[in-house]
Amino acid sequence: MQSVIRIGSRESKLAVAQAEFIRQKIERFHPEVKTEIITMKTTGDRILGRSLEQIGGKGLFVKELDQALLNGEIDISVHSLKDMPMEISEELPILAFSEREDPRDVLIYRPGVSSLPEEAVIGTSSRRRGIQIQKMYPRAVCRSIRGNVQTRLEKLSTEGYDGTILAAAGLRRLGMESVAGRYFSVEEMLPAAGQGILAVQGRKGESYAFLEGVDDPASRYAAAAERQFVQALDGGCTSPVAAYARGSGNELLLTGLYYREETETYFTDNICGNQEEAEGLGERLAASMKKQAQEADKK
Ligand SMILES: NCc1[nH]cc(CCC(=O)O)c1CC(=O)O
Repeated sequence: MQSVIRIGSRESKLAVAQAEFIRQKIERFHPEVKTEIITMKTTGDRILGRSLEQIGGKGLFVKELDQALLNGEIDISVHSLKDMPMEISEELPILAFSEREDPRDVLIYRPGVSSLPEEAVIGTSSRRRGIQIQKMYPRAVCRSIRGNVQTRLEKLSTEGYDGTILAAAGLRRLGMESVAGRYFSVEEMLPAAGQGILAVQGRKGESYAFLEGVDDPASRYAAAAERQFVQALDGGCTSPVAAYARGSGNELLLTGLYYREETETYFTDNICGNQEEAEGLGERLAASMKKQAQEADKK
């Protein structure tokens, strides 16, 4: 490993703030370690005109950083866990999960207003957010909006949306909580798997002693349960899913949401168990919800 640890990040302000957060953690636990942040543009950042599903999904935000890790141009990379594909190359394991920032989603109103009109136009490209907002605001319509947090907030005023939905974690990391209009509870809007958690990725088989102290076991368990749930439902692709796990002592409570395209309905359910069996909880909740959905289809 180099004498200066090179931390790879996307170029957006949020990505850099996230990398900075990890860098400070490393330096707090290992004051002797020197770090620098190296930013790069990813395909996902370049192509804004089309939906992520059209251009190939989540992997587009990590591909360039994966390559830089494999080439040895950087030593670790930092990502929002929720942007990471479900299948991760064995060569580039996640070495640490940060403590979780606020997992909730937030509604942001068009500047100057503090509520939504009856037939509000909501800027969101996330079907997970779209189907859940419909429950609270049945007459609202969702229109796609893309770009980083700053771009989306600008588009809110210039492109005629009444509101948009962002992750509280991102706003907080950018020091922009003041734009928040309404915080949805996790029950009102179940977050995306991994929302609020940062993942530190590195190369297999290398020593990463400087990451000691960075990993948060509670996040690791929650991430395992949430991501296994999503993976078991194959929701990494296009069908909306959401998952949120919270710990209490050694127990983990996992809530999942699963959308059924056939009937245009969604299901939510919970499972509770020992944190050590986090992945099993994700697997079991997914199986039981699939079954419930199939039974509902028959009716
Ligand atoms: N898809 C973009 C993205 N990826 C991670 C976050 C926020 C930070 C997080 O969830 O950890 C955001 C912005 C948003 O959804 O508002």
